[in-house]
Amino acid sequence: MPSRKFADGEVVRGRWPGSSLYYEVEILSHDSTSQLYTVKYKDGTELELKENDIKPLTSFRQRKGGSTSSSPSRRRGSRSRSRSRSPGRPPKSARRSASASHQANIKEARREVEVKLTPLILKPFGNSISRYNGEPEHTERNDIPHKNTQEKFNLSQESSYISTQYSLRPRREEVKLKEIDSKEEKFIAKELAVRTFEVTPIRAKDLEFGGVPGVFLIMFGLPVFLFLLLLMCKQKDPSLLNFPPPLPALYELWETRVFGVYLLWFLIQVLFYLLPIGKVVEGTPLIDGRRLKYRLNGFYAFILTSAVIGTSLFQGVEFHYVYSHFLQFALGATVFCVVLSVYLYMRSLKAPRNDLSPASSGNAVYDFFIGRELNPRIGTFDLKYFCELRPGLIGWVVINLVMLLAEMKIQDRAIPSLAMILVNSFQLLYVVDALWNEEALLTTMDIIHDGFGFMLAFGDLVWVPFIYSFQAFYLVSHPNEVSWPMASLIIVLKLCGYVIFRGANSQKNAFRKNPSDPKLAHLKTIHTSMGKHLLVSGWWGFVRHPNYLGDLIMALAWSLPCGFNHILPYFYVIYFTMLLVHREARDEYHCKKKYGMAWEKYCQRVPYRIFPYIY
Ligand SMILES: NC(=O)C1=CN([C@@H]2O[C@H](COP(=O)(O)OP(=O)(O)OC[C@H]3O[C@@H](n4cnc5c(N)ncnc54)[C@H](OP(=O)(O)O)[C@@H]3O)[C@@H](O)[C@H]2O)C=CC1
Ligand SMILES: CC(C)=CCC[C@@H](C)[C@H]1CC=C2C3=C(CC[C@@]21C)[C@@]1(C)CC[C@H](O)C(C)(C)[C@@H]1CC3
Repeated sequence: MPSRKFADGEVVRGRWPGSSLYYEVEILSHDSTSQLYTVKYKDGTELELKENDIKPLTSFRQRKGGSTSSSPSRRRGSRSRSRSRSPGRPPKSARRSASASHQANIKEARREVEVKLTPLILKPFGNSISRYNGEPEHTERNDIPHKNTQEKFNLSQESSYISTQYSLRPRREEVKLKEIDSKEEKFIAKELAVRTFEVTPIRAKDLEFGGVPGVFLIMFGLPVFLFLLLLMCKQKDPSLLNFPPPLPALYELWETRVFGVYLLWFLIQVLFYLLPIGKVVEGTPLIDGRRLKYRLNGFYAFILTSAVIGTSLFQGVEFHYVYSHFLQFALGATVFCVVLSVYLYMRSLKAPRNDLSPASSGNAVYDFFIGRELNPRIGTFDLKYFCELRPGLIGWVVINLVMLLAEMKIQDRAIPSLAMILVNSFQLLYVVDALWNEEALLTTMDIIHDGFGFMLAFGDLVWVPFIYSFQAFYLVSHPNEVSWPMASLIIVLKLCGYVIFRGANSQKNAFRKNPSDPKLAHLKTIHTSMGKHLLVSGWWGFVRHPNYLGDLIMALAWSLPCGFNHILPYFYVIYFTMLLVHREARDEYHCKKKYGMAWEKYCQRVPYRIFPYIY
């Protein structure tokens, strides 16, 4: 077994990727297979480094003392030292006075290379997830980052010297700087992207959703909870104080015919997805710089589905079958999702490393849940992208329609209740909006960060259609008369929520697509050392997740038509608040990692996360 040179907990110097600078790091662990050390920099950044990129502290002390090291950085250092009148070079006395370790290091860097900084420009829509960034250059600019802007390396600021987004080079090479810049930026971007991805597997303490026990509980708990909720809702008095009805035996719930109908539905959606209609767009850059292509035809799929449903209704197809076998459909979808998740996990074992999701951890249970592969595809068929918007989301609207028809049948109504109309039209607007703005999905956490595993498969294919249609399901057996004034208030609430949700999402998407869009010129931004900017005015200056706020207001408007007799129809609002608060925390964690100080500055400027003056 190969031996390791450095022990856990040892404080050494680690080379910062892409540069010849060494910083004080602590050894956290060592992987004997890959022969990589996980190290922690003083700012908290964790990376994996090769043994060659790590030096004992003593070797630096020696060098400072004037030993003749033959390391490349040292050689460069000697050359730059010869230019004694360099303005960037500190006086000798200052150099000698350095005592704190990183100060010494800064001075070392000053002696070694007199550097120029070139902000690394990343394409808009960059999704390179786990890159660390330090201090923003400056704030409140409305322009896109300037290419080739050269700045003096300000070594007095602790965080600036570790910014990965700057390329460091000796001054003597200044002549060809511009030429080199573009090549080097591309190279470093790629290098860093690959390196940081390769080098930052999530360690046990970083696992989200409560780690392995948490995801285990979610995977078993959610399906059970789903059936309990549906059974409770079917009761005459769906009070929480009533004992939940016992779960029926599996054989009572399983119906092969139902499963067949479900498969047929799924295949029809696959067919619509494959139709060569609609624009093809590129997704955000992947870790290796590739951009996947996506066809935007979700809205067409919705129109075609509506035509199929309309024709079937006209032909007398009995849609009540879906209502009377609702639990069986839910079980069919759950079984399908489990099979799909197993398939996804198995195929991910053969996936190249670059195709793995940054959320994956190496733990089988956790990865089965969060998804190992980021964008599993069969040819050009993108499984995650397809499942996120098609069978479940469009299925939700169809189920709502089924509930509307069931209400009319069961309650013997000539027309649906106002409450049912409100719920149906609100949620129809939400789904149509998602399909109309399909491209925006490409920048969501689900597509960029999370893999495709049980979580999204279950969320997309079971949770969305069978839980998000809960209000309509509730109204079938628990009618609620809504007065027109009350309906008007609810409509106003829904519209307020929608304006915030759509306004925020569109503003961010437009900005990420084209940061110099003249329509956004009035907005203030913070520049980050990633090269990207963060909006600090407009919707994104109101709270840090205005889109979540809008979504939650809409969720409340979907529940209000069910009245106040029971808490059950408000389950969606409660669950959704928990989901978005947790999601916000996850996003915050990733943004902090990505944008470092710039993100902290943004948090100071916009202190509330979702609810103004509350949270
Ligand atoms: N109905 C449902 O069940 C669910 C709905 N949703 C909805 O999906 C939508 C997308 O949500 P989600 O993917 O979680 O997150 P967001 O769309 O809010 O995206 C978060 C990302 O936006 C960027 N960002 C954050 N702050 C700023 C800023 N100030 N200026 C510019 N860019 C910023 C960052 O990425 P970067 O800088 O890299 O671009 C960040 O990672 C939301 O509307 C949400 O409500 C979400 C989950 C469930
Ligand atoms: C633990 C558990 C139950 C997880 C499942 C979460 C999923 C239900 C949600 C995760 C992100 C989602 C999004 C939408 C639906 C719900 C899930 C899948 C979304 C498609 C709804 C419509 C929006 O306009 C949207 C496209 C922005 C949104 C994207 C995220």
